[in-house]
Amino acid sequence: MKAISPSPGTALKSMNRVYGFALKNRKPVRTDNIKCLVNRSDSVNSFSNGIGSSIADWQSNCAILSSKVAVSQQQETEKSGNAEITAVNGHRTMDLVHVDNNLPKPLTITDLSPAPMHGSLLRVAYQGVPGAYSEAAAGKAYPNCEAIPCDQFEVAFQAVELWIADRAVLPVENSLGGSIHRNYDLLLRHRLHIVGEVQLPVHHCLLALPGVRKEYLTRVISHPQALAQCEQTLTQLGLNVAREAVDDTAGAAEFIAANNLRDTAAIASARAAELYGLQIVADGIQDDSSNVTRFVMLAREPIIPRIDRPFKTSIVFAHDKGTSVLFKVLSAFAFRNISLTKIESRPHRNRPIRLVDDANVGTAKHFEYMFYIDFEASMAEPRAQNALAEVQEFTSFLRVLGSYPMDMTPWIPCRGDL
Ligand SMILES: O=C(O)C(=O)C[C@]1(C(=O)O)C=C[C@@H](O)C=C1
Repeated sequence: MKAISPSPGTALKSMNRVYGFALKNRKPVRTDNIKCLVNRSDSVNSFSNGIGSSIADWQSNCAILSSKVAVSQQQETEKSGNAEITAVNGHRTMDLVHVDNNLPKPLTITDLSPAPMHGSLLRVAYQGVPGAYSEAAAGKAYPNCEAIPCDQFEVAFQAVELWIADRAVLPVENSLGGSIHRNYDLLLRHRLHIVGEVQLPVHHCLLALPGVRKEYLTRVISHPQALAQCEQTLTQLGLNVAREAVDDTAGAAEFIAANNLRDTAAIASARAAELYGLQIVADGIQDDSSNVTRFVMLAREPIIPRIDRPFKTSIVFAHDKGTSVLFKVLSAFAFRNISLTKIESRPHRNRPIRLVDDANVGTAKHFEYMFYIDFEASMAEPRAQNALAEVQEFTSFLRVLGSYPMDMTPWIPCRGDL
């Protein structure tokens, strides 16, 4: 089998030529654009499956971590034209029967470093419009990147999968509002890898059209997370008005400006106020001054884990015996002194309920879960590899979502962040 790696340069250039409009005019990438891309992107898809040999090594090192589900997928092959696509450890690689000597060179480790692979700006997809916190997170993670707005998180994932973007930035949890559950589900549904994290201090403002006073307001609109993070402060400000959820904070500001709404305020960043010509009615309205949202960065390929700086690893697992294995899984980390930084459970969508029949008393209905865990260790460390080898014994499904450097930036919450 000869692995043919993509030339990101070629793929992205051809994407640029065909879909440049979506990138140049900075309009959000929308679901319908993506649908039309899917129809027209056969050649792009055929580029997007190869991996360099070093990555293959890393993936085979991690083979032990793959789920039993993924193992069964390994045998799955699929014919497409003259190419045979084989699923290996959950990653699709490509066998080309006919090898053309003019084909681009395989990617090497250096191509997979955070620098743009195609010689131009790194393109980072985010959900929302300019002025959204996700845009600020993209800028913090990749200074000087080209941030690409998308109308939904799903679209941001697809933008990376279809080579329109190099990375996606995804909020996963907030210190006040908690986990952003839908995004955990998306991490599982898609095959992108977590390659980094950023923690962004989130400083909310109440924005309205110039001249509008607090007393005129009948409605506050924003992203549900932003509404949750400002709940108490809004009440303290006497704003017992209707709250309405919209897709993103900056989109709320844009909506007020575009529709000249004098009875509505938005919770958004100071940058959104500037961009959409709104005034700041109240500043710093988050319920806790050290309000932080954690974002993860996603890429088509994993990064090579290292041990020369603090790393975090994110996994997801399930077990067909329900929650009874949770203690065993947690002890695999505890025995090795590996700290967990996060544990989250989500409904097991493929098998949400497990029925246990007892002829005498009836049927117990247990809910089934997918468990997400973040732990403080790099997959390059034997203790992490051993812990996961042990976890695999207890689980019916296990996937490493990514092993990536921890955000260790000093804590300086300030408005200048946004
Ligand atoms: O609406 C935005 O501006 C976003 O970037 C989304 C989002 C979120 O999903 O949590 C990001 C950070 C804040 O916590 C509020 C909203």
